[in-house]
Amino acid sequence: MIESLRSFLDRVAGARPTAEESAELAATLDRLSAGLADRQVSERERLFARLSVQGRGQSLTPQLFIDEQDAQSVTGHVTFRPYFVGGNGAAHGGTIPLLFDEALGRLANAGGRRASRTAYLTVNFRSIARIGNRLTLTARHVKEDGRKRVISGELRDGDLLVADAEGLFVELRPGQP
Ligand SMILES: CCCCCCCCCCCCCC(=O)SCCNC(=O)CCNC(=O)[C@H](O)C(C)(C)COP(=O)(O)OP(=O)(O)OC[C@H]1O[C@@H](n2cnc3c(N)ncnc32)[C@H](O)[C@@H]1OP(=O)(O)O
Repeated sequence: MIESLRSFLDRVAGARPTAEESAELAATLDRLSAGLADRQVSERERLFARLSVQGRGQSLTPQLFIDEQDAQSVTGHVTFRPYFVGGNGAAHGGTIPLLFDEALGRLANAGGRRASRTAYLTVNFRSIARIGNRLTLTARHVKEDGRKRVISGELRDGDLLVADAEGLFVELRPGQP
């Protein structure tokens, strides 16, 4: 279902329907929304954004496929699909921090560590992330100091550095929201 949603968003991003077709699509979407109105549940019970599913089972972030992961590092790949276009065939600038937050955040919490939250995330944009290209993401633990975990990451298109990032993740205290 989520993959169908992603495909639909890609098609919407790439299409130019007529006014009549747009109205017809809007009516279909409204009908689908109404069908889920009495199926609303708590966050824990939802299918959307489940950690156990590749790509987290949601359509918000670019889908990251993990190739290798241990407690210290992670390697994965990602393809920015048409929905994520910012302009001129490049991914929207905001989608790259989104991807890093997801990847670095996962690593910060991997290896049996207690849950942490992003305190800061610094991203350097080195070259455009081309829509449709398969990019490689790597991330690693840089240092740990008490509750503070520093994680760095890189996104590459072949040998070309697309972006790099550093994040501070602070371990939550018991009961901290
Ligand atoms: C929650 C996770 C669920 C698991 C899912 C996993 C996969 C999910 C994948 C997706 C993942 C997505 C993840 C997301 O997107 S998480 C969503 C985005 N992030 C947030 O919403 C976080 C909002 N902020 C907070 O909740 C608090 O500020 C936190 C918890 C971060 C710290 O507040 P807390 O009251 O707890 O701690 P403290 O203030 O005593 O600070 C402690 C230490 O840290 C240092 N410090 C703090 N901030 C900064 C800073 N900006 N620069 C430099 N240093 C900073 C501070 O100086 C101190 O150092 P020291 O004096 O001790 O040396």
